[in-house]
Amino acid sequence: MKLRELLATVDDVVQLPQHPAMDAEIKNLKTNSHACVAGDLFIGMPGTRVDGGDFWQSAIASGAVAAIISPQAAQKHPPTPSACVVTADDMTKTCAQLAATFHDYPGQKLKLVGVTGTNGKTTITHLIEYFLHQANLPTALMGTLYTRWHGFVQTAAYTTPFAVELQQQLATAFDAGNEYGVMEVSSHALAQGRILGCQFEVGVFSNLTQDHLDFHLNMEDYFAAKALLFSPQYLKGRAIINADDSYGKRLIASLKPEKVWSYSVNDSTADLWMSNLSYEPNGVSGTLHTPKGKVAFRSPLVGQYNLENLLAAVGAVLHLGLDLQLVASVIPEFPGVPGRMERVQILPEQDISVIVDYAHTPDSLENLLKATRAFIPGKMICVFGCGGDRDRTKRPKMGKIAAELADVAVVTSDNPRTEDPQRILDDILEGIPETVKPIVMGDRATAIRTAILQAQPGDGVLLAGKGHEDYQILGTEKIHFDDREHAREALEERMKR
Ligand SMILES: CC(=O)N[C@H]1[C@@H](OP(=O)(O)OP(=O)(O)OC[C@H]2O[C@@H](n3ccc(=O)[nH]c3=O)[C@H](O)[C@@H]2O)O[C@H](CO)[C@@H](O)[C@@H]1O[C@H](C)C(=O)N[C@@H](C)C(=O)N[C@H](CCC(=O)O)C(=O)O
Ligand SMILES: Nc1ncnc2c1ncn2[C@@H]1O[C@H](COP(=O)(O)OP(=O)(O)OP(=O)(O)O)[C@@H](O)[C@H]1O
Ligand SMILES: N[C@H](CCC[C@H](N)C(=O)O)C(=O)O
Ligand SMILES: [Mg+2]
Repeated sequence: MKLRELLATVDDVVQLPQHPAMDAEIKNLKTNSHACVAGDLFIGMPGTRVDGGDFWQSAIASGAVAAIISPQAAQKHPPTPSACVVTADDMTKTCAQLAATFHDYPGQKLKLVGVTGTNGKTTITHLIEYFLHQANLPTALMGTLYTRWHGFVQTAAYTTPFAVELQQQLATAFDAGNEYGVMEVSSHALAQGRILGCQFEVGVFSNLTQDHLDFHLNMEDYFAAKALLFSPQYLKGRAIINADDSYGKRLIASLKPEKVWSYSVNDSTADLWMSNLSYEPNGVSGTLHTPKGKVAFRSPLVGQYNLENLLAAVGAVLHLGLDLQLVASVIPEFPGVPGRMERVQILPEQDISVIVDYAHTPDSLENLLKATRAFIPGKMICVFGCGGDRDRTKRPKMGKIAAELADVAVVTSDNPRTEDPQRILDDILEGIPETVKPIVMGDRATAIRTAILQAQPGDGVLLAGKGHEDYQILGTEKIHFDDREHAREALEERMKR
Protein backbone atom coordinates (compact mmCIF):
# COMPACT_ATOMS: atom_id res chain seq x y z
CA MET A 1 0.00 0.00 0.00
CA LYS A 2 1.24 3.50 -0.85
CA LEU A 3 1.88 5.87 2.06
CA ARG A 4 -0.54 8.43 0.61
CA GLU A 5 -3.40 5.87 0.46
CA LEU A 6 -2.62 4.64 3.94
CA LEU A 7 -2.66 8.14 5.43
CA ALA A 8 -5.92 9.02 3.66
CA THR A 9 -7.78 6.73 6.07
CA VAL A 10 -6.37 8.34 9.22
CA ASP A 11 -8.60 10.93 10.92
CA ASP A 12 -6.08 12.89 12.91
CA VAL A 13 -3.26 13.75 10.53
CA VAL A 14 -2.28 17.35 11.23
CA GLN A 15 0.25 17.89 8.51
CA LEU A 16 1.13 16.01 5.31
CA PRO A 17 4.51 16.86 3.84
CA GLN A 18 5.17 17.39 0.14
CA HIS A 19 7.63 14.57 -0.29
CA PRO A 20 8.32 11.93 -2.94
CA ALA A 21 8.10 9.25 -0.23
CA MET A 22 4.34 9.91 -0.08
CA ASP A 23 4.08 7.70 -3.17
CA ALA A 24 6.38 5.01 -1.84
CA GLU A 25 5.12 1.54 -1.07
CA ILE A 26 4.93 0.73 2.69
CA LYS A 27 6.09 -2.81 3.42
CA ASN A 28 5.60 -2.85 7.16
CA LEU A 29 4.64 -0.80 10.22
CA LYS A 30 7.03 -0.45 13.18
CA THR A 31 6.65 1.29 16.54
CA ASN A 32 10.22 0.63 17.63
CA SER A 33 12.84 2.82 15.96
CA HIS A 34 15.51 0.14 16.55
CA ALA A 35 13.53 -2.41 14.54
CA CYS A 36 13.10 -0.22 11.44
CA VAL A 37 14.40 -1.44 8.08
CA ALA A 38 13.94 -0.29 4.47
CA GLY A 39 10.29 0.02 3.45
CA ASP A 40 8.90 0.53 6.98
CA LEU A 41 6.63 3.28 8.20
CA PHE A 42 7.80 4.27 11.70
CA ILE A 43 4.98 5.14 14.12
CA GLY A 44 6.40 7.09 17.07
CA MET A 45 4.19 6.32 20.07
CA PRO A 46 4.19 8.53 23.17
CA GLY A 47 4.87 6.17 26.10
CA THR A 48 5.24 6.36 29.86
CA ARG A 49 9.02 6.81 29.67
CA VAL A 50 9.67 8.50 26.33
CA ASP A 51 7.89 9.72 23.22
CA GLY A 52 8.82 7.29 20.44
CA GLY A 53 8.44 10.19 18.00
CA ASP A 54 11.65 11.64 19.44
CA PHE A 55 13.50 8.85 17.62
CA TRP A 56 12.24 9.55 14.09
CA GLN A 57 15.71 10.48 12.84
CA SER A 58 17.19 7.16 13.86
CA ALA A 59 14.21 5.29 12.31
CA ILE A 60 14.73 7.06 9.00
CA ALA A 61 18.48 6.55 9.17
CA SER A 62 17.74 2.80 9.48
CA GLY A 63 15.74 2.87 6.24
CA ALA A 64 12.19 3.80 7.25
CA VAL A 65 10.35 5.42 4.33
CA ALA A 66 8.65 7.90 6.62
CA ALA A 67 7.75 8.59 10.23
CA ILE A 68 4.46 9.58 11.81
CA ILE A 69 4.84 11.38 15.12
CA SER A 70 3.08 13.64 17.62
CA PRO A 71 3.19 17.44 17.19
CA GLN A 72 5.09 17.57 20.52
CA ALA A 73 7.84 15.32 19.17
CA ALA A 74 7.92 17.36 15.96
CA GLN A 75 8.40 20.51 17.98
CA LYS A 76 11.31 19.02 19.91
CA HIS A 77 12.92 17.50 16.83
CA PRO A 78 11.76 19.59 13.85
CA PRO A 79 11.51 17.62 10.61
CA THR A 80 14.07 18.45 7.93
CA PRO A 81 12.92 18.79 4.30
CA SER A 82 14.85 15.69 3.27
CA ALA A 83 12.85 13.44 5.62
CA CYS A 84 9.20 12.46 5.18
CA VAL A 85 7.72 13.20 8.62
CA VAL A 86 3.97 13.35 9.18
CA THR A 87 2.39 14.63 12.37
CA ALA A 88 -0.87 13.46 13.96
CA ASP A 89 -2.65 14.57 17.13
CA ASP A 90 -3.99 11.37 18.64
CA MET A 91 -1.20 8.86 18.13
CA THR A 92 -3.04 5.99 19.83
CA LYS A 93 -5.97 6.26 17.46
CA THR A 94 -3.69 6.94 14.53
CA CYS A 95 -1.54 3.89 15.21
CA ALA A 96 -4.58 1.62 15.51
CA GLN A 97 -6.16 3.07 12.34
CA LEU A 98 -2.93 2.63 10.39
CA ALA A 99 -2.56 -0.95 11.60
CA ALA A 100 -6.18 -1.88 10.84
CA THR A 101 -6.10 -0.24 7.39
CA PHE A 102 -2.74 -1.72 6.49
CA HIS A 103 -4.03 -5.23 7.28
CA ASP A 104 -7.50 -4.59 5.81
CA TYR A 105 -9.55 -4.75 9.01
CA PRO A 106 -9.12 -8.41 10.00
CA GLY A 107 -10.79 -7.61 13.35
CA GLN A 108 -14.01 -7.07 11.43
CA LYS A 109 -13.70 -10.13 9.19
CA LEU A 110 -13.15 -12.67 11.95
CA LYS A 111 -16.04 -13.29 14.35
CA LEU A 112 -14.34 -12.04 17.50
CA VAL A 113 -14.94 -12.98 21.10
CA GLY A 114 -13.23 -10.68 23.62
CA VAL A 115 -12.81 -11.78 27.23
CA THR A 116 -11.96 -9.30 29.96
CA GLY A 117 -11.87 -9.35 33.78
CA THR A 118 -9.20 -9.61 36.45
CA ASN A 119 -9.12 -13.40 36.64
CA GLY A 120 -10.26 -16.22 34.38
CA LYS A 121 -9.55 -14.72 30.93
CA THR A 122 -7.03 -17.38 29.89
CA THR A 123 -9.21 -20.20 31.21
CA ILE A 124 -12.40 -18.88 29.57
CA THR A 125 -10.72 -18.27 26.19
CA HIS A 126 -9.30 -21.81 26.24
CA LEU A 127 -12.76 -23.23 26.98
CA ILE A 128 -14.31 -21.22 24.14
CA GLU A 129 -11.56 -22.28 21.73
CA TYR A 130 -12.11 -25.91 22.77
CA PHE A 131 -15.89 -25.74 22.21
CA LEU A 132 -15.52 -24.09 18.81
CA HIS A 133 -12.96 -26.69 17.75
CA GLN A 134 -15.23 -29.49 18.90
CA ALA A 135 -17.87 -28.01 16.58
CA ASN A 136 -15.26 -28.02 13.77
CA LEU A 137 -15.11 -24.24 13.55
CA PRO A 138 -11.63 -22.93 12.69
CA THR A 139 -10.60 -20.66 15.55
CA ALA A 140 -7.62 -18.52 16.49
CA LEU A 141 -6.78 -17.97 20.16
CA MET A 142 -4.81 -14.96 21.45
CA GLY A 143 -3.83 -14.43 25.05
CA THR A 144 -1.32 -14.64 27.86
CA LEU A 145 0.10 -18.00 26.81
CA TYR A 146 0.22 -17.87 23.04
CA THR A 147 -1.37 -16.97 19.75
CA ARG A 148 -2.39 -20.23 18.13
CA TRP A 149 -4.62 -21.90 15.60
CA HIS A 150 -4.51 -25.18 13.76
CA GLY A 151 -0.89 -25.72 12.66
CA PHE A 152 0.45 -22.51 14.24
CA VAL A 153 1.62 -21.48 17.70
CA GLN A 154 3.65 -18.50 18.88
CA THR A 155 4.48 -17.64 22.48
CA ALA A 156 2.91 -14.34 23.53
CA ALA A 157 4.80 -11.36 24.89
CA TYR A 158 1.63 -9.62 26.11
CA THR A 159 -1.85 -10.78 27.07
CA THR A 160 -3.18 -8.47 24.34
CA PRO A 161 -0.64 -7.42 21.72
CA PHE A 162 -0.15 -3.77 20.75
CA ALA A 163 -2.18 -2.57 17.71
CA VAL A 164 0.41 -3.21 15.00
CA GLU A 165 1.18 -6.75 16.10
CA LEU A 166 -2.46 -7.46 16.95
CA GLN A 167 -3.77 -6.47 13.51
CA GLN A 168 -0.95 -8.37 11.82
CA GLN A 169 -1.73 -11.52 13.83
CA LEU A 170 -5.46 -11.22 13.19
CA ALA A 171 -4.78 -10.83 9.46
CA THR A 172 -2.53 -13.91 9.43
CA ALA A 173 -5.18 -15.83 11.37
CA PHE A 174 -7.88 -14.83 8.86
CA ASP A 175 -5.67 -15.64 5.88
CA ALA A 176 -4.97 -19.06 7.40
CA GLY A 177 -8.69 -19.83 7.15
CA ASN A 178 -9.88 -19.10 10.67
CA GLU A 179 -13.45 -17.87 11.04
CA TYR A 180 -13.40 -17.12 14.76
CA GLY A 181 -10.96 -15.23 16.96
CA VAL A 182 -11.01 -15.62 20.75
CA MET A 183 -9.00 -12.95 22.53
CA GLU A 184 -8.08 -12.03 26.07
CA VAL A 185 -8.51 -8.28 26.31
CA SER A 186 -6.46 -6.78 29.14
CA SER A 187 -7.34 -3.53 30.86
CA HIS A 188 -3.98 -2.15 29.66
CA ALA A 189 -5.03 -2.90 26.08
CA LEU A 190 -8.39 -1.20 26.53
CA ALA A 191 -6.85 1.86 28.20
CA GLN A 192 -4.16 2.12 25.53
CA GLY A 193 -6.49 1.61 22.54
CA ARG A 194 -4.63 -1.51 21.39
CA ILE A 195 -7.88 -3.07 20.08
CA LEU A 196 -9.20 -0.02 18.22
CA GLY A 197 -10.54 -1.20 14.86
CA CYS A 198 -11.78 -4.55 16.24
CA GLN A 199 -15.47 -5.37 16.54
CA PHE A 200 -16.66 -8.12 18.82
CA GLU A 201 -19.56 -10.50 18.33
CA VAL A 202 -19.28 -11.48 22.00
CA GLY A 203 -17.78 -9.64 24.98
CA VAL A 204 -17.27 -11.54 28.25
CA PHE A 205 -16.76 -9.95 31.69
CA SER A 206 -15.54 -12.44 34.32
CA ASN A 207 -14.93 -10.33 37.46
CA LEU A 208 -13.07 -7.35 38.84
CA THR A 209 -10.88 -7.56 41.92
CA GLN A 210 -7.64 -5.87 42.85
CA ASP A 211 -4.72 -5.91 40.42
CA HIS A 212 -2.74 -3.45 38.31
CA LEU A 213 -3.16 -0.49 40.66
CA ASP A 214 0.30 0.56 39.55
CA PHE A 215 -1.19 1.33 36.12
CA HIS A 216 -4.79 2.32 36.91
CA LEU A 217 -5.38 5.15 39.40
CA ASN A 218 -7.92 3.20 41.45
CA MET A 219 -10.57 0.47 41.12
CA GLU A 220 -13.03 2.84 39.38
CA ASP A 221 -10.44 3.70 36.76
CA TYR A 222 -9.65 -0.01 36.35
CA PHE A 223 -13.38 -0.79 35.98
CA ALA A 224 -13.85 2.03 33.46
CA ALA A 225 -11.09 0.51 31.31
CA LYS A 226 -12.66 -2.97 31.42
CA ALA A 227 -16.12 -1.53 30.69
CA LEU A 228 -14.86 -0.03 27.41
CA LEU A 229 -15.05 -3.47 25.78
CA PHE A 230 -18.84 -3.30 26.18
CA SER A 231 -19.22 0.11 24.51
CA PRO A 232 -20.88 0.23 21.06
CA GLN A 233 -17.51 1.10 19.56
CA TYR A 234 -16.33 -2.47 20.19
CA LEU A 235 -19.29 -4.68 21.04
CA LYS A 236 -21.62 -5.43 18.15
CA GLY A 237 -23.24 -8.60 19.50
CA ARG A 238 -23.84 -9.86 23.01
CA ALA A 239 -22.30 -9.26 26.43
CA ILE A 240 -21.89 -12.28 28.71
CA ILE A 241 -21.49 -10.95 32.25
CA ASN A 242 -20.92 -12.44 35.70
CA ALA A 243 -23.91 -11.39 37.80
CA ASP A 244 -22.25 -12.72 40.99
CA ASP A 245 -19.63 -9.98 40.75
CA SER A 246 -20.53 -6.51 42.04
CA TYR A 247 -18.84 -4.76 39.09
CA GLY A 248 -20.52 -7.26 36.76
CA LYS A 249 -23.89 -6.20 38.22
CA ARG A 250 -23.07 -2.55 37.52
CA LEU A 251 -22.08 -3.37 33.96
CA ILE A 252 -25.32 -5.29 33.39
CA ALA A 253 -27.31 -2.31 34.67
CA SER A 254 -25.52 0.01 32.26
CA LEU A 255 -26.32 -2.01 29.12
CA LYS A 256 -29.51 -2.63 27.15
CA PRO A 257 -31.03 -5.86 28.59
CA GLU A 258 -31.42 -7.44 25.15
CA LYS A 259 -27.64 -7.18 24.64
CA VAL A 260 -26.80 -9.12 27.81
CA TRP A 261 -26.80 -12.68 29.04
CA SER A 262 -25.95 -12.74 32.73
CA TYR A 263 -24.54 -15.78 34.48
CA SER A 264 -24.57 -16.86 38.09
CA VAL A 265 -23.61 -19.94 40.01
CA ASN A 266 -26.75 -19.94 42.12
CA ASP A 267 -29.16 -17.17 41.11
CA SER A 268 -31.96 -18.64 39.01
CA THR A 269 -32.92 -15.19 37.68
CA ALA A 270 -29.67 -15.10 35.66
CA ASP A 271 -29.72 -16.20 32.00
CA LEU A 272 -27.21 -18.98 32.71
CA TRP A 273 -27.14 -20.67 36.13
CA MET A 274 -26.68 -24.02 37.87
CA SER A 275 -28.74 -26.36 39.98
CA ASN A 276 -28.06 -29.73 41.69
CA LEU A 277 -24.45 -28.71 42.12
CA SER A 278 -21.99 -31.17 43.53
CA TYR A 279 -18.39 -30.13 44.13
CA GLU A 280 -16.04 -33.10 43.97
CA PRO A 281 -12.27 -33.43 44.42
CA ASN A 282 -11.79 -33.85 40.70
CA GLY A 283 -14.50 -31.62 39.30
CA VAL A 284 -18.07 -30.42 39.52
CA SER A 285 -21.37 -31.81 38.28
CA GLY A 286 -24.90 -30.44 38.10
CA THR A 287 -27.57 -29.09 35.79
CA LEU A 288 -26.78 -26.17 33.56
CA HIS A 289 -29.67 -23.78 32.77
CA THR A 290 -29.28 -21.59 29.69
CA PRO A 291 -31.40 -19.48 27.33
CA LYS A 292 -31.21 -22.50 24.97
CA GLY A 293 -32.51 -25.05 27.47
CA LYS A 294 -31.02 -27.09 30.32
CA VAL A 295 -28.64 -30.01 30.41
CA ALA A 296 -26.82 -32.21 32.94
CA PHE A 297 -23.04 -31.78 32.88
CA ARG A 298 -19.81 -32.92 34.51
CA SER A 299 -16.79 -30.64 34.44
CA PRO A 300 -13.24 -31.77 35.21
CA LEU A 301 -12.35 -28.26 36.44
CA VAL A 302 -12.13 -27.85 40.19
CA GLY A 303 -13.71 -25.09 42.30
CA GLN A 304 -16.54 -22.60 42.08
CA TYR A 305 -14.46 -20.08 40.17
CA ASN A 306 -13.92 -22.56 37.36
CA LEU A 307 -17.64 -23.18 37.26
CA GLU A 308 -18.04 -19.45 36.68
CA ASN A 309 -15.47 -19.69 33.87
CA LEU A 310 -17.44 -22.55 32.35
CA LEU A 311 -20.73 -20.60 32.46
CA ALA A 312 -19.05 -17.66 30.74
CA ALA A 313 -17.65 -19.87 27.97
CA VAL A 314 -20.91 -21.76 27.45
CA GLY A 315 -22.80 -18.44 27.21
CA ALA A 316 -20.36 -17.19 24.58
CA VAL A 317 -20.57 -20.26 22.34
CA LEU A 318 -24.36 -20.58 22.68
CA HIS A 319 -24.63 -17.03 21.40
CA LEU A 320 -22.42 -18.06 18.48
CA GLY A 321 -24.94 -20.79 17.67
CA LEU A 322 -23.36 -23.96 19.10
CA ASP A 323 -25.65 -26.75 20.18
CA LEU A 324 -26.08 -27.07 23.96
CA GLN A 325 -26.08 -30.89 23.89
CA LEU A 326 -22.83 -30.93 21.93
CA VAL A 327 -21.24 -28.46 24.36
CA ALA A 328 -22.31 -30.43 27.44
CA SER A 329 -21.13 -33.70 25.91
CA VAL A 330 -17.56 -32.46 25.39
CA ILE A 331 -17.08 -30.67 28.74
CA PRO A 332 -15.77 -33.81 30.55
CA GLU A 333 -12.89 -34.12 28.06
CA PHE A 334 -11.64 -30.53 28.38
CA PRO A 335 -7.89 -30.98 28.82
CA GLY A 336 -7.39 -27.99 31.16
CA VAL A 337 -5.07 -25.03 30.77
CA PRO A 338 -1.28 -25.16 31.26
CA GLY A 339 -0.26 -23.74 34.64
CA ARG A 340 -3.83 -23.46 35.95
CA MET A 341 -4.43 -25.98 38.76
CA GLU A 342 -1.86 -28.17 36.98
CA ARG A 343 -0.85 -31.25 38.92
CA VAL A 344 2.79 -32.30 38.95
CA GLN A 345 2.74 -36.04 39.24
CA ILE A 346 5.72 -38.29 38.66
CA LEU A 347 4.11 -41.43 40.08
CA PRO A 348 0.46 -42.56 40.07
CA GLU A 349 0.65 -43.34 43.79
CA GLN A 350 2.47 -40.15 44.82
CA ASP A 351 2.02 -39.48 48.55
CA ILE A 352 1.64 -35.69 48.26
CA SER A 353 -0.23 -33.43 45.81
CA VAL A 354 1.80 -30.76 44.04
CA ILE A 355 -0.17 -28.13 42.17
CA VAL A 356 1.13 -25.30 39.99
CA ASP A 357 -1.25 -22.37 39.54
CA TYR A 358 -1.11 -18.86 38.12
CA ALA A 359 -2.81 -17.20 41.12
CA HIS A 360 -1.03 -13.85 41.38
CA THR A 361 -3.76 -11.63 42.82
CA PRO A 362 -5.40 -11.64 46.28
CA ASP A 363 -8.69 -12.95 44.88
CA SER A 364 -7.16 -15.74 42.82
CA LEU A 365 -4.92 -16.86 45.70
CA GLU A 366 -7.93 -17.02 48.00
CA ASN A 367 -9.92 -18.98 45.40
CA LEU A 368 -7.08 -21.39 44.82
CA LEU A 369 -6.57 -22.09 48.52
CA LYS A 370 -10.28 -22.61 49.14
CA ALA A 371 -10.78 -24.83 46.11
CA THR A 372 -7.81 -27.09 46.84
CA ARG A 373 -8.68 -27.49 50.54
CA ALA A 374 -11.55 -29.73 49.43
CA PHE A 375 -9.24 -32.46 48.17
CA ILE A 376 -6.11 -32.08 50.32
CA PRO A 377 -6.51 -34.34 53.36
CA GLY A 378 -3.33 -33.12 55.05
CA LYS A 379 -1.71 -29.73 55.42
CA MET A 380 -1.59 -27.12 52.69
CA ILE A 381 1.82 -25.62 52.04
CA CYS A 382 1.62 -22.54 49.84
CA VAL A 383 4.76 -21.28 48.09
CA PHE A 384 4.24 -17.85 46.56
CA GLY A 385 5.68 -14.40 45.91
CA CYS A 386 4.67 -11.22 44.10
CA GLY A 387 5.92 -9.66 40.89
CA GLY A 388 8.24 -6.66 41.05
CA ASP A 389 7.51 -3.35 39.24
CA ARG A 390 3.81 -4.12 39.60
CA ASP A 391 0.99 -3.21 41.99
CA ARG A 392 2.68 -3.04 45.41
CA THR A 393 -0.54 -2.82 47.41
CA LYS A 394 -1.60 -6.37 46.58
CA ARG A 395 1.45 -7.85 48.35
CA PRO A 396 0.39 -7.60 52.04
CA LYS A 397 -3.11 -8.71 51.03
CA MET A 398 -1.71 -11.86 49.45
CA GLY A 399 0.46 -12.40 52.56
CA LYS A 400 -2.61 -12.20 54.80
CA ILE A 401 -4.64 -14.58 52.63
CA ALA A 402 -1.86 -17.19 52.51
CA ALA A 403 -1.33 -16.91 56.28
CA GLU A 404 -5.03 -17.40 56.96
CA LEU A 405 -5.89 -20.08 54.45
CA ALA A 406 -2.74 -22.21 54.16
CA ASP A 407 -1.22 -24.23 56.98
CA VAL A 408 2.29 -23.25 56.00
CA ALA A 409 3.12 -20.11 54.01
CA VAL A 410 6.44 -20.17 52.16
CA VAL A 411 7.21 -16.64 51.00
CA THR A 412 9.57 -16.47 48.04
CA SER A 413 10.33 -14.50 44.88
CA ASP A 414 8.11 -14.38 41.81
CA ASN A 415 9.54 -12.16 39.06
CA PRO A 416 11.37 -9.46 41.05
CA ARG A 417 12.14 -7.52 37.86
CA THR A 418 14.11 -4.36 38.71
CA GLU A 419 12.89 -4.16 42.33
CA ASP A 420 14.94 -5.23 45.34
CA PRO A 421 13.62 -8.80 45.96
CA GLN A 422 13.91 -8.31 49.72
CA ARG A 423 11.61 -5.29 49.57
CA ILE A 424 8.96 -7.39 47.86
CA LEU A 425 9.25 -10.10 50.54
CA ASP A 426 9.00 -7.42 53.23
CA ASP A 427 5.84 -6.01 51.64
CA ILE A 428 4.27 -9.49 51.68
CA LEU A 429 5.37 -10.15 55.27
CA GLU A 430 3.72 -6.92 56.40
CA GLY A 431 0.33 -8.57 55.83
CA ILE A 432 1.18 -11.73 57.80
CA PRO A 433 -0.02 -11.61 61.44
CA GLU A 434 2.66 -11.97 64.17
CA THR A 435 1.11 -15.23 65.34
CA VAL A 436 1.86 -16.92 62.00
CA LYS A 437 5.45 -17.92 61.29
CA PRO A 438 6.03 -18.13 57.56
CA ILE A 439 9.06 -19.72 55.96
CA VAL A 440 10.91 -17.01 54.05
CA MET A 441 13.22 -18.10 51.24
CA GLY A 442 14.05 -15.65 48.49
CA ASP A 443 15.39 -18.25 46.09
CA ARG A 444 12.34 -19.82 44.44
CA ALA A 445 14.02 -23.09 43.50
CA THR A 446 15.11 -23.64 47.12
CA ALA A 447 11.64 -22.71 48.38
CA ILE A 448 9.97 -25.25 46.08
CA ARG A 449 12.45 -27.98 47.01
CA THR A 450 12.11 -27.29 50.73
CA ALA A 451 8.30 -27.35 50.61
CA ILE A 452 8.20 -30.63 48.69
CA LEU A 453 10.80 -32.36 50.85
CA GLN A 454 9.19 -31.20 54.11
CA ALA A 455 5.65 -32.21 53.14
CA GLN A 456 4.10 -35.17 54.97
CA PRO A 457 2.03 -37.85 53.20
CA GLY A 458 -1.42 -36.41 52.40
CA ASP A 459 -0.17 -32.82 52.26
CA GLY A 460 -0.62 -30.50 49.31
CA VAL A 461 2.09 -28.19 48.02
CA LEU A 462 0.70 -25.25 46.06
CA LEU A 463 3.14 -23.37 43.88
CA ALA A 464 1.34 -20.13 43.09
CA GLY A 465 1.96 -17.11 40.88
CA LYS A 466 3.97 -18.30 37.89
CA GLY A 467 1.80 -21.04 36.40
CA HIS A 468 2.86 -21.66 32.79
CA GLU A 469 5.80 -19.23 32.90
CA ASP A 470 9.09 -20.85 31.89
CA TYR A 471 11.19 -17.92 33.00
CA GLN A 472 12.05 -15.73 35.92
CA ILE A 473 12.82 -12.03 35.49
CA LEU A 474 15.68 -10.95 37.74
CA GLY A 475 16.60 -7.33 37.17
CA THR A 476 16.33 -6.91 33.42
CA GLU A 477 17.50 -10.47 32.78
CA LYS A 478 15.15 -13.31 31.89
CA ILE A 479 16.43 -16.72 32.99
CA HIS A 480 14.88 -20.12 32.32
CA PHE A 481 12.75 -21.13 35.28
CA ASP A 482 9.77 -23.47 35.38
CA ASP A 483 7.96 -24.30 38.65
CA ARG A 484 6.92 -27.65 37.18
CA GLU A 485 10.51 -28.69 36.43
CA HIS A 486 11.71 -27.75 39.90
CA ALA A 487 8.75 -29.58 41.42
CA ARG A 488 9.49 -32.73 39.41
CA GLU A 489 13.15 -32.68 40.47
CA ALA A 490 12.22 -32.27 44.13
CA LEU A 491 9.62 -35.05 43.86
CA GLU A 492 12.25 -37.38 42.42
CA GLU A 493 14.60 -36.52 45.28
CA ARG A 494 11.78 -37.14 47.77
CA MET A 495 11.03 -40.56 46.27
CA LYS A 496 14.67 -41.61 46.63
CA ARG A 497 14.72 -40.83 50.34
C1 LIG B 1 2.35 -0.15 30.89
C2 LIG B 1 2.63 -0.65 29.51
O1 LIG B 1 1.82 -1.32 28.93
N1 LIG B 1 3.81 -0.34 29.01
C3 LIG B 1 4.21 -0.71 27.64
C4 LIG B 1 4.64 0.54 26.92
O2 LIG B 1 5.72 1.04 27.64
P1 LIG B 1 6.01 2.56 27.72
O3 LIG B 1 4.75 3.34 27.54
O4 LIG B 1 6.80 2.80 28.95
O5 LIG B 1 6.96 2.75 26.45
P2 LIG B 1 8.21 3.69 26.36
O6 LIG B 1 9.40 2.94 26.77
O7 LIG B 1 7.89 5.01 27.00
O8 LIG B 1 8.34 3.87 24.75
C5 LIG B 1 7.33 4.54 23.99
C6 LIG B 1 7.46 4.12 22.56
O9 LIG B 1 8.72 4.56 22.06
C7 LIG B 1 9.33 3.52 21.35
N2 LIG B 1 10.80 3.73 21.42
C8 LIG B 1 11.42 3.86 22.62
C9 LIG B 1 12.79 4.04 22.69
C10 LIG B 1 13.56 4.08 21.48
O10 LIG B 1 14.78 4.21 21.46
N3 LIG B 1 12.87 3.94 20.31
C11 LIG B 1 11.52 3.77 20.24
O11 LIG B 1 10.99 3.65 19.16
C12 LIG B 1 8.86 2.23 22.02
O12 LIG B 1 8.93 1.13 21.14
C13 LIG B 1 7.42 2.62 22.36
O13 LIG B 1 6.55 2.33 21.28
O14 LIG B 1 5.05 0.24 25.60
C14 LIG B 1 6.16 -0.68 25.54
C15 LIG B 1 6.55 -0.89 24.06
O15 LIG B 1 5.48 -1.26 23.30
C16 LIG B 1 5.77 -1.98 26.22
O16 LIG B 1 6.87 -2.87 26.21
C17 LIG B 1 5.35 -1.70 27.67
O17 LIG B 1 4.88 -2.88 28.24
C18 LIG B 1 5.43 -3.16 29.54
C19 LIG B 1 6.81 -3.74 29.44
C20 LIG B 1 4.53 -4.15 30.26
O18 LIG B 1 4.99 -4.93 31.03
N4 LIG B 1 3.25 -4.12 30.06
C21 LIG B 1 2.37 -5.01 30.80
C22 LIG B 1 2.04 -4.42 32.17
C23 LIG B 1 1.08 -5.20 30.02
O19 LIG B 1 0.82 -4.56 29.02
N5 LIG B 1 0.27 -6.10 30.53
C24 LIG B 1 -1.03 -6.30 29.99
C25 LIG B 1 -1.94 -6.88 31.02
C26 LIG B 1 -1.66 -8.23 31.59
C27 LIG B 1 -2.76 -8.69 32.55
O20 LIG B 1 -3.95 -8.41 32.35
O21 LIG B 1 -2.43 -9.32 33.53
C28 LIG B 1 -0.96 -7.16 28.72
O22 LIG B 1 -1.87 -7.03 27.89
O23 LIG B 1 -0.02 -7.94 28.59
N1 LIG C 1 -13.14 -16.83 37.47
C1 LIG C 1 -12.14 -16.72 38.32
N2 LIG C 1 -12.27 -16.00 39.45
C2 LIG C 1 -11.27 -15.89 40.32
N3 LIG C 1 -10.06 -16.48 40.17
C3 LIG C 1 -9.87 -17.21 39.07
C4 LIG C 1 -10.88 -17.36 38.08
N4 LIG C 1 -10.40 -18.13 37.09
C5 LIG C 1 -9.13 -18.42 37.41
N5 LIG C 1 -8.80 -17.88 38.61
C6 LIG C 1 -7.51 -17.90 39.30
O1 LIG C 1 -6.71 -16.93 38.63
C7 LIG C 1 -5.55 -17.52 38.06
C8 LIG C 1 -5.34 -16.96 36.68
O2 LIG C 1 -6.37 -17.46 35.84
P1 LIG C 1 -6.37 -17.11 34.30
O3 LIG C 1 -5.02 -17.26 33.79
O4 LIG C 1 -7.48 -17.86 33.66
O5 LIG C 1 -6.76 -15.56 34.40
P2 LIG C 1 -6.34 -14.32 33.53
O6 LIG C 1 -7.48 -13.36 33.69
O7 LIG C 1 -6.05 -14.74 32.16
O8 LIG C 1 -5.02 -13.75 34.21
P3 LIG C 1 -3.94 -12.71 33.55
O9 LIG C 1 -4.59 -11.36 33.57
O10 LIG C 1 -2.78 -12.75 34.43
O11 LIG C 1 -3.64 -13.18 32.17
C9 LIG C 1 -5.81 -19.02 38.05
O12 LIG C 1 -4.60 -19.71 38.12
C10 LIG C 1 -6.72 -19.20 39.25
O13 LIG C 1 -5.96 -19.27 40.44
N1 LIG D 1 -0.28 -10.54 33.54
C1 LIG D 1 0.19 -10.37 34.89
C2 LIG D 1 1.18 -11.43 35.13
C3 LIG D 1 1.69 -11.53 36.53
C4 LIG D 1 2.43 -12.81 36.73
C5 LIG D 1 3.34 -12.81 37.88
N2 LIG D 1 4.14 -13.99 37.78
C6 LIG D 1 4.22 -11.57 37.89
O1 LIG D 1 5.24 -11.60 37.23
O2 LIG D 1 3.86 -10.58 38.54
C7 LIG D 1 0.79 -8.98 35.08
O3 LIG D 1 1.36 -8.44 34.12
O4 LIG D 1 0.65 -8.42 36.14
MG1 LIG E 1 -4.47 -14.36 30.93
